[in-house]
Parts: sequence; structure tokens; C-alpha cells
Amino acid sequence: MSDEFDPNPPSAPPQPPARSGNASRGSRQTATYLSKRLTAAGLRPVSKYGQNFLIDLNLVELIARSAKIGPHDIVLEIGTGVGSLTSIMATQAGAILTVEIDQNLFQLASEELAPFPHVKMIQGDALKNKSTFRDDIMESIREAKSRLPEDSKFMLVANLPYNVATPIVSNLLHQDPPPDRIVVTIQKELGERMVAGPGSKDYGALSIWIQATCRAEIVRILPPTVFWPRPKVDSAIVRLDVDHERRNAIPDLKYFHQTVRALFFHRRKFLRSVVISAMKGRLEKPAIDEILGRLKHGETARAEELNLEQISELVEALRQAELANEST
Ligand SMILES: C[S@@+](CC[C@H](N)C(=O)[O-])C[C@H]1O[C@@H](n2cnc3c(N)ncnc32)[C@H](O)[C@@H]1O
Repeated sequence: MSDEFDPNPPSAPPQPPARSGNASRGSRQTATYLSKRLTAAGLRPVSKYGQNFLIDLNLVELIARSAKIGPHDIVLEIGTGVGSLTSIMATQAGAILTVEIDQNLFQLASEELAPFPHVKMIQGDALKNKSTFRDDIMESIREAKSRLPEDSKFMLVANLPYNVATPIVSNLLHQDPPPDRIVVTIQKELGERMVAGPGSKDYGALSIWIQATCRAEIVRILPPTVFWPRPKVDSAIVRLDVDHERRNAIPDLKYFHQTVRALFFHRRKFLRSVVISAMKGRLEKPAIDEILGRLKHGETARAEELNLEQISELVEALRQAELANEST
């Protein structure tokens, strides 16, 4: 583990040191082991930080395997915990940046990750406000990328704290460099919203934002019993493969994301009234009616009935109309 972030040279990542007795891999990842480890350090899981640890090592390995981490790849992990997933990924990745908000867990994980010079740990909140990544995180990713071969991929792989999962995933898709892949454990409902299509109750702004930039799939649904302590809800491992061509085809990501959110703000209302309120002070009603008429969205259409292509077309038409307004 390093403060300097020392990506591996393009060779195989280091293997973990041999473990013995109770610390062998099989027995390591159990509720008993984790609770003993935390108790020995005078700690208990902190619920406000979403500290529900995966206790089934096979599932921890499934997360890492689903990410298909290569020896030149850079992994960002939000929520190091005691370093269980981190240490598995450290045997696969070219560089890992792992962020942990809890000072006590940060100390514990530092011991676990000490053998890995290509793992950099950051202590603190990954988000600088409720929705944006800390600048130094992305700066470290860019720095690591510049030191690794050009074909290295950047991915977020994490068992995310559920209360900040949406801003973390949504915001990362805005960043430079964008991730190539995201594999995360999140609340099942959130995963279902990411993959939902029109006609589903889960379909909304998040579905559009994710599917406009990624190919999304649910890898596995996880019951509460595979975590310690048990959360009240089911979880899901979700994999998002960023489609750079699709993402690059969006002319203004921020405009797209914000407008889609505004369109789905009142999902049951008719599209016309939603667009009028979203564009208040920016576009006049006749311009909006012209766009809706041209795109053949009738009087009774609702945003939730439009597919990704139709929403993208509408957002782009609104953007063009705003640009035309500004230039007159
Ligand atoms: C669900 S646990 C996962 C821990 C570990 N990766 C595992 O798989 O067992 C989430 C972790 O994220 C940390 N965390 C919560 N909010 C955070 C934030 N805003 N920034 C960084 N870490 C955070 C928690 O302290 C906790 O260790």
C-alpha cells in the first residue's frame, strides 16, 4: 500500500503473501472472522457509513471476476472496508485507488494492504459535495493512467455504501477519463432502475442516464444473509460496460443528464407540461410545441412512455432550440 500510487510496471501484479491458520482465505471472510477482527480493534460496523460487509468470499470473488480486471488496469474502489475486495483485486490490477471514509477501518485496511505498493489508499469522503467526486481522486486516476500502457482500462469496482451509490455511479460517468467499466454491489431496487425500459415502474431518469452511456446488466441478486451485519434489503451486483461511442455521441453530457432528470421529475404528468416547466424562462411555449409536434409526441404522451432514442432526440432538439435562442 502506498501514498505515492506506484502503478505496477507492465508485468504481473504481485500475489498476496501466504496466509496461515485462521487467516487462510477460506476462513477469513466470515461474519465471525469480521466481527472478531473489528472487536479486537475496539470497533463495530457503523450503519451511517453503510458498513454491511460481504461475508461470502465466493461473491467477493464474483465481483472481481465480473470486472475482468487486467494487469494494466486501474481500479477505483469506494469503501475499502477491511480491504477484502481490495486485496483480491490487488492480485489482478495494475493500480488500485481505494477510498475509505472511516478512519478506523482505514487503519485496519492499511495493515491488510501493506504488501501491495500499487494500492493507494485515501482516507475521507469520496464525494466533495453530495454529487461530485473529490478532484484529487480523479487527479490520481489520471496520473496512474499516464504511467500505465495506453490500453489500460479504468474501472470502478466496489461494494458501495448504499446511501451514496447513485451519486457515485452517476457522477463517475461524467468524469474525465470516464470509466470503461463499473461493477458494483448496490441495493437491488437501484440495479433494477438502472436496467429498466419503458413500461416498467422502475424506468426513469437514472435508466436513461445509465443506458445512454453504458450497456447495463444485473449479474446476481444477493440476499441480506450474505452480508454482516444483514441489511434490510436485497442487493444486486451490477455490471455497466461504458459504451464510449454512445457516450461521445451525446453533445453535452451535463445538459443531457440535467434535462432528463427534469423530464422525469413529474413522471405521471403529460410531457408538454413537464417540458414547459423544465424549460421555464429558457424556451417559449410555441417553440416547445413546435418540437413536440415535429417529434410526433402527442398531447397525451408522458416521458415514461418514450424510449431512450426518443428521449435523446427530444433533449437534443431542446438543446438546439436553446442554442438558437442564445445566438439571436
Ligand atoms: C458496504 S461497505 C463495503 C466494504 C468492503 N469493500 C467490503 O466489500 O466488505 C461500504 C464501505 O464504504 C465506506 N464509505 C461509506 N461512505 C463513504 C464515502 N462517502 N466515501 C468513502 N467511503 C465510504 C464505509 O465506511 C464502508 O467501509
